[in-house]
Amino acid sequence: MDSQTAEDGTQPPKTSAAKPSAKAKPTAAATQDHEHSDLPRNPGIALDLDWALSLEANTSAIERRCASLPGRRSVKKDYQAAWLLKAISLIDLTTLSGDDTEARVRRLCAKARQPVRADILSALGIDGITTGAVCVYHDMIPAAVRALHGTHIPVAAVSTGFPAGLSPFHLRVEEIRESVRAGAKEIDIVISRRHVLSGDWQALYDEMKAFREACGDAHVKAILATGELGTLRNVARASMICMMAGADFIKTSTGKESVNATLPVSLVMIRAIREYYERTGFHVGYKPAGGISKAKDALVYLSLMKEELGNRWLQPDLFRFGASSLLGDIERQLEHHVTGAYSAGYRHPMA
Ligand SMILES: O=C[C@H](O)COP(=O)(O)O
Repeated sequence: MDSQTAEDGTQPPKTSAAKPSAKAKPTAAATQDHEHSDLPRNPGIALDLDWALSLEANTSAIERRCASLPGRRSVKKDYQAAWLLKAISLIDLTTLSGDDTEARVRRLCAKARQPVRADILSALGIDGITTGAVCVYHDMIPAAVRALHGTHIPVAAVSTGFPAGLSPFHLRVEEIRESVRAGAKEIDIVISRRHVLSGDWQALYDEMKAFREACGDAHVKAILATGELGTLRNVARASMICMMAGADFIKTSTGKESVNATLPVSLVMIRAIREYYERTGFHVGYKPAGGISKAKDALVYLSLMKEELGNRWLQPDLFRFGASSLLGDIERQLEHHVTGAYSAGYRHPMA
């Protein structure tokens, strides 16, 4: 995805990314939110426009690479269950609806604390698993903080005029500060798509830097809204600019665009993360979000991360799924693994 694109659309991995295999049985309940991360935060670097503008994307090669992913990496039985448990620990369990209530957020938080029914977990020999975070609108932060008291599960808040990001700039900055004061440990900001579409990279960098500063100690995820950026090349460049400006995570989508997380967009963003890491030494996390609702899709994303970035990027401080309904399908698959039968979807109501 830099100027010297390889046959599959980007340069081959230079990191120690191991190939996924059925023998790779991950640790299920690795809780590692950013407060307990052993990695330094990405402080950002000075804007390097030459570098950002050197990024290209070979769309057809990227699509070819992605088309080969689903189905190719299938882990079975106990290994599949272990990977699904790993996926749970990486979910930002999300509710972002106009009709959210405190009662709904409390139920969501109860699910985040105990994402899988006790009998299923006990049959799997696991205890103590939680989701990576709970993600809500600003007004729901206090309810989520109360409901998660006594756990290490952080509250993430969407911010800066989510989902369009078109409210006045000073209000977007103030919204971040308010959410941090209310107890959010992670802030999911939306970038101004127009800065990307008009090629105003300086404005994008300045905006992202201001958002990062307003976050203080809270970690910031930059939502690119990739479905509205026009080209994969824009996705690559916007990813790099946001990392240069100090993003802790880059995230695909709000879940409200007509096209949300896709594998081609993910490949481009993941390879931008790799290039940034190789040049600066700083780790930036990745969060695909929007429309990821099936356990098998989660496995494909994990496989992609492992192949492209290696195992270190499969911990909650460097990878999250933004998802409102993925957990329900994963729990269903785990129940099938344990009992041999599928239960009806309504038996896994929340998430
Ligand atoms: O950031 C998370 C997304 O809004 C969730 O999208 P989803 O409801 O399609 O899973």
